[in-house]
Amino acid sequence: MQDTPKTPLLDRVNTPADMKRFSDGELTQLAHELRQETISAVSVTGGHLGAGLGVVELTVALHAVFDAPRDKIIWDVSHQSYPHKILTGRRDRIRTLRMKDGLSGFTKRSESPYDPFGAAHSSTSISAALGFAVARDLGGACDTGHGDAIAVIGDGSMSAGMAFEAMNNAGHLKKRLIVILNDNEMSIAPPVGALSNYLSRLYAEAPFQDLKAAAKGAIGFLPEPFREGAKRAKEMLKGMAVGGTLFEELGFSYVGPIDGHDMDQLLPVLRTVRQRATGPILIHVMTKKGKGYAPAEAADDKGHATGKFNVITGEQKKAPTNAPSYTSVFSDALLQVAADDPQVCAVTAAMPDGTGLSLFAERYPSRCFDVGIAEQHGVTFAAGLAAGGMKPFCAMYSTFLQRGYDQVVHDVAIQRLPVRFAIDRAGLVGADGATHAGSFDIAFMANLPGMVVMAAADEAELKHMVATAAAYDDGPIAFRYPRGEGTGVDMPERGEVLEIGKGRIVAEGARVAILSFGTRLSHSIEAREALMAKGITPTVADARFAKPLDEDLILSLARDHEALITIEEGAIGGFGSHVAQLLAEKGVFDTGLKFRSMVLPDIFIDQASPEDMYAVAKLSAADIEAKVFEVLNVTAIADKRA
Ligand SMILES: Cc1ncc(C[n+]2csc(CCOP(=O)(O)OP(=O)(O)O)c2C)c(N)n1
Ligand SMILES: CC(=O)[C@@H](O)[C@H](O)COP(=O)(O)O
Ligand SMILES: [Mg+2]
Repeated sequence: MQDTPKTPLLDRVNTPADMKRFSDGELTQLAHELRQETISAVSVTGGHLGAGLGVVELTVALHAVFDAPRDKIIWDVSHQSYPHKILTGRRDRIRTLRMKDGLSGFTKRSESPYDPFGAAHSSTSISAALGFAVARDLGGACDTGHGDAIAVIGDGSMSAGMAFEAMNNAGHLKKRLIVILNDNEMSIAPPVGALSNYLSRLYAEAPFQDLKAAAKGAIGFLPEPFREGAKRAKEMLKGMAVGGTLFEELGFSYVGPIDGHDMDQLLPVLRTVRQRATGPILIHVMTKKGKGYAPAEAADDKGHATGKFNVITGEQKKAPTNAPSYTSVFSDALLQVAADDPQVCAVTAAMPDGTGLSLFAERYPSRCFDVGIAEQHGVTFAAGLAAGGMKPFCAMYSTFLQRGYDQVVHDVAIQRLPVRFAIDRAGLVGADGATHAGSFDIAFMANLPGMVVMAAADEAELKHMVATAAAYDDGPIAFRYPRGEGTGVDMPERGEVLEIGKGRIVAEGARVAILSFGTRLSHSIEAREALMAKGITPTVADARFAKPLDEDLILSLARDHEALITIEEGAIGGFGSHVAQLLAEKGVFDTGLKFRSMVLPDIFIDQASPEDMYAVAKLSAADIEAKVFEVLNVTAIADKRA
């Protein structure tokens, strides 16, 4: 048990109203205590540490100056919102972060009136804040009233097209809107791209920016301590032609860069902006991810996400592993196919470590592309690579691929371009909850004409699927695999190229067949073993493909069994629906086959351990067993034998 920090000022704050009378000195002390409390809480829960530590002063300053929940503070991604949660009535539950029935790791409208907008995918905050600003001006009815709309967005998230779409619109509408660019020169990995270089230049050339701000009239936004210098600068600039920042060109006033850890800069700038802003304004704040906690500051990812840890040593508690992770198997398998084929290349959207592409980037730097948080571009870029004769693997989490869906349809599928989609984090992911669940990819990929869709049942199958995708040039192909470790099967030296559209029987049985698509196969086998002890021996098969379906396998299972059950870690409308469609078309139901399809329920499942989430989804081995009894209508026999 680790000591909780002493926090005398923080103890007096239940909501932001409690800090309104604090002096600036006390606010600085409050920030210090808030940082210690954040570290202490995350040491117990694990989670997103570095981003929150970087915005501690900004969080205190925003809540001191603005009047939430009337003023809407919208955190982009919202992985940095733990300090905000502590200040807004949730401190008593902060050590339940990301746990079942606990606080979400992200902002959530249903959790608090201080969370005006939910997030977890990036780059949505400016659009949402602009919506609030327009609703305010049009007299929209809002439970918490209407005040300022403030988007806090990181430099990584600013690289996404959506952020620029929002700024383009905001610059045109000219509504009072405050955007705070939290520039810590980090995404999850160091940020990439021209925008990142541009921001670094603004930062590196800070004195020049002061001159420019003065020249453009932004002097009115600068508080007294800065104003004198700026006035002198303005004098110096007379007669000089000075271009605006990118943000000014988009119609925003620009203030900054300022030191986001210095309350003596943050408070006066925010107060002045609050008093004076009339249209859209961007405040450029420089911060340090992981600030104030040495192990986070020293880490490569600046403490982006961490397991539970010892506060003194920074040592993280790691669960023992029994098998390689799916991500690492994908990574190794891709290296193998790339060694044989110089046209194999890879695309990630700001997730080089998460997708396992960092090793590929090290080995083949000229063939690996981190496009930044830009899934839409990443997909179309991969389409272009494919059209140009390369063999791109577009490695994305299922949940983030959602953002590039039109590009999957319009740029890849319609043109039948051989982009290989490596869909990681498919299925329920645990602590990140509903926003990160990979629930929909089977449905949204398998409904596209010409798309081949595979799911790996275990890590050896994943290796085969990477080899299959590398060898397949006739059109787009996707393979999905979950977060976490494999099942511990023996690994083949090399992946084998699978026959497209062919599944496999794993265990022969009678009366009922369980046809699994993906990693529920091991649970199906577990259920089979339990059922055998009760007198029922199901056939278990691994479909491997949701598209094209193995029609021969499915129809023979239907013919040879009284009942057929499909199972998948995906939402309704996926593999089971395609099987049902086939059976209906072939008239199989007309002759009395009993059919059930086990899919994720039609709800968004809150964060919990993956096992708990699958229990909610009723996709555990025990649920499969129960489904077999139900479909065979043999509960009485089961009860007698049990
Ligand atoms: C659309 C989307 N793609 C990828 C991610 C994964 N992701 C979460 S945080 C993050 C980095 C964000 O960087 P930045 O906005 O600079 O915030 P920081 O962590 O540096 O505070 C990424 C890539 C995401 N949440 N949403
Ligand atoms: C906030 C965010 O989107 C990422 O940090 C995400 O939480 C990473 O998930 P993994 O831990 O599965 O890589
Ligand atoms: Mg950043």
